[in-house]
Amino acid sequence: MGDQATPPAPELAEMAISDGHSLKHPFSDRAPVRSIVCRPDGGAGLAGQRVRAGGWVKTGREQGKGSFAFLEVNDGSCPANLQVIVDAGVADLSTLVQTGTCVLVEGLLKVPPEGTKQKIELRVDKVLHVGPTDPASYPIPKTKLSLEFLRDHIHLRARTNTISAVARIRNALAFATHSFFQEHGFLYVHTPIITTSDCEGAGEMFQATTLISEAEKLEKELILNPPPTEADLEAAKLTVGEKGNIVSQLKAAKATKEEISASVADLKIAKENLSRVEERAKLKPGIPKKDGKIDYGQDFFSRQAFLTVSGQLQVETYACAVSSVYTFGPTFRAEHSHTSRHLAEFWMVEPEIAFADLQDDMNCAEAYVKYMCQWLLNKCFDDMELMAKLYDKGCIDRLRMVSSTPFERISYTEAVQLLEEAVRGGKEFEKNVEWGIDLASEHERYLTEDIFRKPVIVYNYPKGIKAFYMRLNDDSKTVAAMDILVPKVNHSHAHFKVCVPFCIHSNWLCHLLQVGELIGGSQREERYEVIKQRIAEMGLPIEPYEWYLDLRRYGTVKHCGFGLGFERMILFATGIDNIRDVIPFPRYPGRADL
Ligand SMILES: NC(=O)C[C@H](N)C(=O)O
Repeated sequence: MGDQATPPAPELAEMAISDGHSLKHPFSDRAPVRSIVCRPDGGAGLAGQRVRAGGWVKTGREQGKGSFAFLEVNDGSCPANLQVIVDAGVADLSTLVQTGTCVLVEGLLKVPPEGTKQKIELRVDKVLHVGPTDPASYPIPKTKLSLEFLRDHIHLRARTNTISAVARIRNALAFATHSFFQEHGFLYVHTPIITTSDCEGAGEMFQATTLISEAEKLEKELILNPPPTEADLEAAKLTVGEKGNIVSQLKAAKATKEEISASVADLKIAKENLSRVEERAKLKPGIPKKDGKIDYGQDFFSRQAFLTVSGQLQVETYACAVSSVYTFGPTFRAEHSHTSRHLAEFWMVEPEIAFADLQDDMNCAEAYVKYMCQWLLNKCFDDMELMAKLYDKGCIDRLRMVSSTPFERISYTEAVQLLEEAVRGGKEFEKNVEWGIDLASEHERYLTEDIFRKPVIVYNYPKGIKAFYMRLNDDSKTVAAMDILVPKVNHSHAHFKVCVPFCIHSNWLCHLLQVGELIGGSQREERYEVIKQRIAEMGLPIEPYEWYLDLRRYGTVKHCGFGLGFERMILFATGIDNIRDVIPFPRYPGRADL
């Protein structure tokens, strides 16, 4: 400012501090906020460095009678904000202080005055960009907003502390997933989204078939097979004329019957050709309509196709060739579930291991879940602290417990016996307990929360409640399937925000996490005759599974695998209640926009 000549621009700091966070973003000329404040010393050691930082204003206020503005700026690189001081004259302070405004600023890092929480702040002398926000209409003000409200502002909700923390946790869990399987020698296989196979045989598939309109069909046809020109039409007419003449001449010359009929046949062909040419000459691209509506024609895939419910069947083809594989992608279920645990589009991690049985499957699943919990403790501790503060006091302890405690393993039959004992002891369940039932959420909770108080793997389920591909056990009644159930209640850490002070029953003081089944898996039926029989028993058509049967016809091998519901893992880790809040763009009945 002022008349003096501007001094040469001071160099921006680029140093990589000992913890590896460089003050220079690799592909942008600003320092991520994380690289400034998320350091063991809170950034204090950076005092005197010149940096450029950008982000969105969380809170801002003018101070010292408008002589400077005080901003908390967040760029989503970490949960912490950067404290920014801008003097009047450097920029229009009234715009800067609005929540939601985007700023790119430059200045010197300084240690703030005694008594402030932050260990470092940025004193700005250059404002390079301001993206203003109208406070009257901005839907994400600084007041605490409910997650439900934010679901109606999906495009802006990543600006909140919670949703950006969830995004980082989700990212970390995805990275942990690849890291775990890659470290253990698994190959990542991309399985298809569009398929004709219903893996679960439950008929919950979304139709993926795109119908081609008559108009599109015509357009395509005209490109491949263009209509005849005027000259083609003339030529076809001439040919008919010529052939007609030849027939008349032959008749006049009293030619043999055979000669005449051969020429008549030629004339017929020429006439048919002419009428085809005339028909094609009439073809024009356009949208044929029936009763004012577009006339849709034939299926794109020439048979019904769907969005996949699981990559399992396809990934098995790779397991039966390259041994240890996993797929990780979106899956779809057209269930009309309005619960906080179901999504129409969710992500699944599905490993598949050849030469391995149910025990190996359980070992892999347990190791994987433990690995993810430890990963979050190591790499996302600050975000987990935020979750503990906002949603679930016990979430960090739960991660510690899961990563260090062996999971309980009980057979389905033992689980039913335990539940029956509980009923005899006076415990009431809404759904009757008897061998053969699908365990309900109340039963699963009782096992994980009241009896074992840790994750429980239940294995060897009755065949009648499980999918056709699961291996039939020697008892011919059960299949080699397993589910990992996780506790939803954290006994050691009551979550007081959701309780009423006068409730004394311990469960009232607990945070209820709606997670349930985190993993479902099985040893696969590798015996050709047995699986064929199972498909028939379950009333499934054999034809769509012929390729799957080939894996058993040619070089069959024992193998197993499981599926982990990725969003359920995030619910379990964070303590967030609703699955719609842990996926960036939730899809559920009535919701597919954005
Ligand atoms: N890969 C798996 O075992 C998961 C199983 N197909 C499911 O969708 O539940």
